Parts: sequence; C-alpha cells; structure tokens
Amino acid sequence: MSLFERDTEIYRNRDALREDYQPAQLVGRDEEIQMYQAALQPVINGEQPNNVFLYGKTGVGKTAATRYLLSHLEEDASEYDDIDLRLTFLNCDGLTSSYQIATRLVNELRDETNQISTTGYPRATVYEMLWDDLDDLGGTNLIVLDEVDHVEDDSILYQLPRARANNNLSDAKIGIIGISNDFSFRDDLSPKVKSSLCEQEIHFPAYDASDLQKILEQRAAVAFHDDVLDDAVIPLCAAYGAKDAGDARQSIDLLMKAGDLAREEAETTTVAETHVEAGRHDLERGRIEEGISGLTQHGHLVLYSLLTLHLQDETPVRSRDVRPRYTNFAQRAGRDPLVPRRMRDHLAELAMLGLVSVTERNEGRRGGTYREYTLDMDIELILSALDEVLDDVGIHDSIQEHLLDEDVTDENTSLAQFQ
Ligand SMILES: Nc1ncnc2c1ncn2[C@@H]1O[C@H](COP(=O)(O)OP(=O)(O)OP(=O)(O)O)[C@@H](O)[C@H]1O
Repeated sequence: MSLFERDTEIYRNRDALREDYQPAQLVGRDEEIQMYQAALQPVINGEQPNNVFLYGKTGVGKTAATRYLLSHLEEDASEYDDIDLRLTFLNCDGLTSSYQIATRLVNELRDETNQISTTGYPRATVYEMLWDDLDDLGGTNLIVLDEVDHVEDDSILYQLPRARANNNLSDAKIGIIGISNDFSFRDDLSPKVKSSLCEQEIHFPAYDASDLQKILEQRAAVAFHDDVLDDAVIPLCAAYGAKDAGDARQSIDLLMKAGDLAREEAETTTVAETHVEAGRHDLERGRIEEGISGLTQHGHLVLYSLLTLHLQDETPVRSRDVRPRYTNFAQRAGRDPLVPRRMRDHLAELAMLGLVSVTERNEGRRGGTYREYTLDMDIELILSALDEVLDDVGIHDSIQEHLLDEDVTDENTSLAQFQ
C-alpha cells in the first residue's frame, strides 16, 4: 500500500476554507458594499477617486470586500478605453514609517531593473520619485494600504491623499484605500490627515451568529461534499464565532479544524459536533500558547500569580492584592519585581489577550473606581503554556492537582510555605 493516498471523502475543495480564497459573493454585507461601490464609482466616470477608509474589528470582511470590489472594478474599467486603472496593494505590517511605505510604492510602480534601495535617500527625494513615477505612468491609481495602523508617522497618510491638491501630481489621479482594525488609530489621527484620508469612512460591524451561519453555509457548499456535515456543525461554529468576536476568519478556521479532525479518523465520513468541540479546544490552545509565549517573563510571573490566586478562590482580585504573590514569585525567579504601575500594565496586557477579564468597581460614595481581575481561561491550557516559569519559580501548592505531568512536581519544591 502506498504511504500517501488521496482522501476525498470529507472535502470537495478544502482550499475554499483557506484565508486566500476569494468567495464569489460576500454574504450579509450589502449596505457596506453599496457605500464602498459608490465611493469607487468616480473611477469609472473618469473622475478623481475618493479616498476611502475602512475600519472594523478583525475578520469582518474589510479585505474580502476590497478584493471583491476592486476585481470587479478592474474588469469593468477595462471596458472603457479612456480609463487606465492601476491597483497597488500594500500590507503595512512590517512597514512602520512613511519612508518605508514610499520606497515600497516606488518599487511597486517600477520594473525589476529599476528598483531603488530601501535606505539612504532623504524622505523628500523618495516622495519626489513617487510623484514623478506616478505622473509618468498617468491614469488612475488606487493604492490600498491594508493594516494602515502599522504606519507610525502620518506624513505619507497626509501626502498621498493630497498629492494632487498640493500640486505634486498633475497627470496621474490617485485614490487611497486605508484599512484598519485598530479603532484608536482612527480616533488618534490628526484632523488634517483624517479629513483627507477618511473622505469616505465605512464601518464594518462584527458579525452576529446568523451572519456567520450564512457565511459558513456558503463556504461549506464549496468545501465539503454534500451531507458530510451534521446539522449542528455550522450553527455551532457560528455560535462560537459570534461569542468570541464576530470574526468570520475564526469561524471558518474552526470549521476547517473540525473537518480536519474528522478526516484524520480512519472510519469517519461525517463531521460531527464533537469534532467542532475538539477543534475549538485545539485552536484555543494554539492561541493561548502563542499569546503567552509572546509575553515577557514578568508577564508570565503576573499570570502565574493570578492563576494561583484563582485556584485559591481569591479572584476577582485587585492588583494591590496580586502584588505580594507576584513579588514573591519574581524574587524566587531571581528577578527584581516591577513597580506597581508596570505590574498593572502586564495585567492589562493579559486582559487584551483574553486570558484575564477586568471589572471596574466603585468604592462607594467618596471613593474612586478600581479594577478587579479574574482568570478567564481554561486552567490546564494556561498551565501547559507556563512551563518555563514553573521551572523558574517552583510549583505552588494550589496547582499540584492540575499538573498531569508528575515529573514536573517531582523536580520542583512546593511553594506553600511562602504564601
Ligand atoms: N461577508 C462575507 N462573506 C463571505 N466570506 C467572508 C465575509 N466576510 C469575511 N469573509 C471571510 O472571512 C475571512 C476574513 O475576512 P477578511 O480578511 O476580509 O477580514 P478583515 O476584516 O480584512 O480582517 P483583518 O482586519 O484581520 O485583516 C476571509 O476568509 C473572508 O473571505
């Protein structure tokens, strides 16, 4: 028997569940698409395009809507001889300065033999090159800046949308499409950048369970063979997606994970609720491990402190009551404890990762407000991701019974006498 054999019982086209798949239609986004389409209409009329700013949480269809509309725009524009449309997509992840954006744009517009170095020029020189290149090419240029919030200085976000108004361009028409999932970015833009970059703002709200269900049904019809999914599978993936963040990407990933788990089982020919539950657990574990591994050692120490307090039924807890435990753990790990404010920053970071939830409380008539923290995640998952800090600090009594791996307990001393 061959080592690899094609298994096609579950999936008809698994690639339809991948990130790079472009659905033929976007489900449940009619209003946003209509506004977006209206903002792009001047291109077909041969007019100067609007600058558009799309914002909304992650996985709500901003990029998908952009790709969908721009591919139609490109196709429809090709019907008109007097329209020369050029689309440039730039993901700003990793491009933090206006300088980097400008050099990337110049290189996108030039052929391979004529690229410029990404360092060494004054910024104004790169801008000059950009305007010259755009004017030489002429036509209508739509530049998509996805994840535009990664750009830390706003020079280019002012210069690009205003290039014609500032007489930097005469022949070329230019329109910017900025996309962001960072709400504070939009709020923090200076008024002059906001007024030019955000000529037409379109908000993409999070999806609810019924939106997600329709999106998943559309995708599943392409990805899976008929009658492979148990009836409960799609509603369950949609319900989890809506509960988490209304993020279509997460729901599609969960459906794919469930399909993969079903496929791995030799005798299974259908995807069931149990595969969704197991898939969710696996994805959650991956997400937590990734989140925790990105934290500094102090972040780990704060999380470990909170975990032990949680297991001793002492949560929700104020940061000042986390502090003695954290200080003790830091000392045991041979680190100087951070000042209270820095320690609180770590609590806030844990909350941002979804590991910890925060409740604001009032101290009565005269007092101010304060925050209480509680652990919001499966204990076993957190423990498995905190391996290293357990080695550095030792095993607290409260977690003994949760440690499945006895070797760890043998090697470490109990901490009970310290707290
Ligand atoms: N309305 C929809 N209909 C069909 N598929 C959708 C819809 N909305 C989102 N998707 C799919 O969900 C996934 C995530 O969407 P997309 O990449 O557009 O999100 P986004 O809002 O750009 O997120 P981010 O801010 O993280 O880039 C993609 O696979 C996309 O095809």
